[in-house]
Amino acid sequence: MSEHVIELEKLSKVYRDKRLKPVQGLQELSLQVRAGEAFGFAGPNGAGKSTTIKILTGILRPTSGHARIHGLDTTDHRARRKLGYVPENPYLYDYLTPLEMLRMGARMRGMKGRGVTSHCMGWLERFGLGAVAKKRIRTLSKGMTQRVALGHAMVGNPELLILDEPLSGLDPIWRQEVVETLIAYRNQGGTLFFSSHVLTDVEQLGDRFGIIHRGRLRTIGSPTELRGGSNEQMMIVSLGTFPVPGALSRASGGWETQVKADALWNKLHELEQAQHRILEIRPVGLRLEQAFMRFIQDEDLKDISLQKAAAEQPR
Ligand SMILES: Nc1ncnc2c1ncn2[C@@H]1O[C@H](COP(=O)(O)OP(=O)(O)OP(=O)(O)O)[C@@H](O)[C@H]1O
Repeated sequence: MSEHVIELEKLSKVYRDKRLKPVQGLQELSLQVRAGEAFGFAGPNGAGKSTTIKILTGILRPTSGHARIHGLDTTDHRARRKLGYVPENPYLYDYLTPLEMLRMGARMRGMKGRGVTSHCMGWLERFGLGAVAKKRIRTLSKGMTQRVALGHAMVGNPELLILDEPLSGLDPIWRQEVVETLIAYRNQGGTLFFSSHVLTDVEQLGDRFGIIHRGRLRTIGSPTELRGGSNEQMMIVSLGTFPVPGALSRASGGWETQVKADALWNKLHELEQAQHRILEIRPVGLRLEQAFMRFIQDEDLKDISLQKAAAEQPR
């Protein structure tokens, strides 16, 4: 059995447009996701995120390369046995109620007996749907329908959750609630693979992010690595009578000391020796979203210069 829950190996997908001209959806994409990891797949519109997810969930076949879940090719239905999946625009049987939908999900996962209804109600209440559990899905708002789809994916206790833009359609309060539910799922040992083109909400959720652009994987790293690794700067705010080297006094009182992340502990020790009281420690500078935008722009420039170089080649 493979130690990786997800393995993508040189995965490529070529679509055909209306005139049957090839459209490259994915190009030789390779990555692995370990058990218990939360992996975020980030990229702008049309980057290839949904294509990857559709191949992983067996909806599409790759043109070449392999996608495996627990070592099984995703064209094999057994690969999806312990999988929970929410597509970007979930289609639910809208004449059913949320409770019926979740009971169906639980039964599909082999759950039986009296406990099933209360298990399903537990998930509906967790997603704020207790009061509408017996209303038809067609009468619910978009955000509520999205939460029913999440409940449907969670109710079967999946070992792997694949979510395409899980927070789209949710208001800020529910975005935070869903992020917390997903963090709890990961902390209990679940593996998570999710896509997003907006990183602000999911920054706290991913252990690693892969950045995809125009069908090619451009980089993979932890949020800290993508923000600039050990060059990340930290700000320490402290109160004390005597300054320490590098500390600037603040108009509102106390001191601000900016250090590289890898020098943080030494500086804290220095401040402690100088009898400072630490009020706050926070990262300074780039958020993941900004790092991502800068990365995509740099890659665009690289793509443009490669295209120019190719065009200038003598034929
Ligand atoms: N059925 C299809 N036929 C032709 N081209 C397609 C098809 N599906 C996707 N594509 C193309 O493949 C590329 C990748 O699309 P994909 O939907 O995977 O991107 P995405 O990253 O999920 O984008 P979004 O964030 O907008 O959902 C795009 O150029 C898209 O136009």
